[in-house]
Amino acid sequence: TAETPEDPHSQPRPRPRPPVCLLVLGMAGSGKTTFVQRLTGYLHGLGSPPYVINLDPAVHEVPFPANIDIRDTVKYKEVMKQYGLGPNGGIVTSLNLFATRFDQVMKFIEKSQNMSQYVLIDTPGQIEVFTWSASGTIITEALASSFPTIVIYVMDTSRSTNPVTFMSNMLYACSILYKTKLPFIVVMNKTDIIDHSFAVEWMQDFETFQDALNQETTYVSNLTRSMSLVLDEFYSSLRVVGVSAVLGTGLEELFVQVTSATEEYEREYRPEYERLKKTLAHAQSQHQKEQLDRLRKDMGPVALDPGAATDSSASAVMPSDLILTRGTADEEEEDEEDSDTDDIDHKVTEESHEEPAFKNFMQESVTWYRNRSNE
Ligand SMILES: Nc1nc2c(ncn2[C@@H]2O[C@H](COP(=O)(O)OP(=O)(O)OP(=O)(O)O)[C@@H](O)[C@H]2O)c(=O)[nH]1
Repeated sequence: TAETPEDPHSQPRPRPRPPVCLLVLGMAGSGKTTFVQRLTGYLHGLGSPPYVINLDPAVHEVPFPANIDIRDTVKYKEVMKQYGLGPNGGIVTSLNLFATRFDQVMKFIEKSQNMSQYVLIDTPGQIEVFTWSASGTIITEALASSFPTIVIYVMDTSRSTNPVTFMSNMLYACSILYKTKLPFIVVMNKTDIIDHSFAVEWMQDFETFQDALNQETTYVSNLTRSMSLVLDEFYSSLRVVGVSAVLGTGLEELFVQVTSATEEYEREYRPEYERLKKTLAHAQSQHQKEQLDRLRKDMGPVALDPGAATDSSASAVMPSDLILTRGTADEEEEDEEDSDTDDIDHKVTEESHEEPAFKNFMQESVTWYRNRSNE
């Protein structure tokens, strides 16, 4: 579309840049949702409203205006009922179903990029649902291969005053850093209850942490002593910010760190993702037909459109307009009023549903990457 010429008398407006995705992870109760809510308000206050995505299917209430809410697409209680799952299985399966349509979310984010400088993503309460699942990986990689993406690890400072608990939390943070391979910021939340300076001191001064550990006599502390040596390197390059999501303090400092992490993404991660994208597209186009044949054999007549599946350049199942957005300027997509569970084929088992769904996602991704690289 043609761009309107800029009014020479108006304030110079910064060129639209790709939005920075802030992927908010953290243990249950660490304050992720409150943090996203606070961040949303803060950015609105700066005249830079973020694009907000809720990926927690089990949350009762989303206290911020979400542009995309997984609950509009998949009702996790319905998923539990249909597949005979418990709450955790229901949440995992809901996220899996959603991940199969994440290409649509990517399109919405792309459309939003002239309006929003930041995309905030709230994740399920149970951290492992996202960090140790295929869907979490798919979503993270989809985001990180297109936009600067930063992991924000929210931790409850008030529950980390014990050195062994603190160490466990840091080990978890470290494992996520190595798993996502993305720029990383630790947000020490709830600083209205206790200032995070004790934790910063433990991270900067090995002796202080050892002193704290000396109060502990369990065998765990011996392990922690050894582990703290290992973590020293992790700490040395770690970005840490103390925040109170309830009071809204620490957010200026957070955005200083976000800017630095974005630069790190552009410098170190983007070239790697570009390379991976090319390798992935190449490898997948070679194996696609073979994989589809095998999948069709496994799945029998379920879910795949037999005509479309043989054409490696077309997607087996075209994405429906399933992902509903809220409060955006997008026209047609928003008008859809599909049922929340339209994407669930109730006749098939959970496993048989997921497999073709992921297959479709991968296939659509390849087509999408290919189209992009041809642009
Ligand atoms: N004092 C204090 N409490 C907070 C802060 N941030 C969150 N909380 C409280 O911590 C509890 C958990 O907050 P949530 O935002 O629901 O945490 P969550 O990580 O999204 O939890 P899940 O719903 O399990 O994903 C709530 O009672 C919040 O009010 C904070 O900065 N200070």
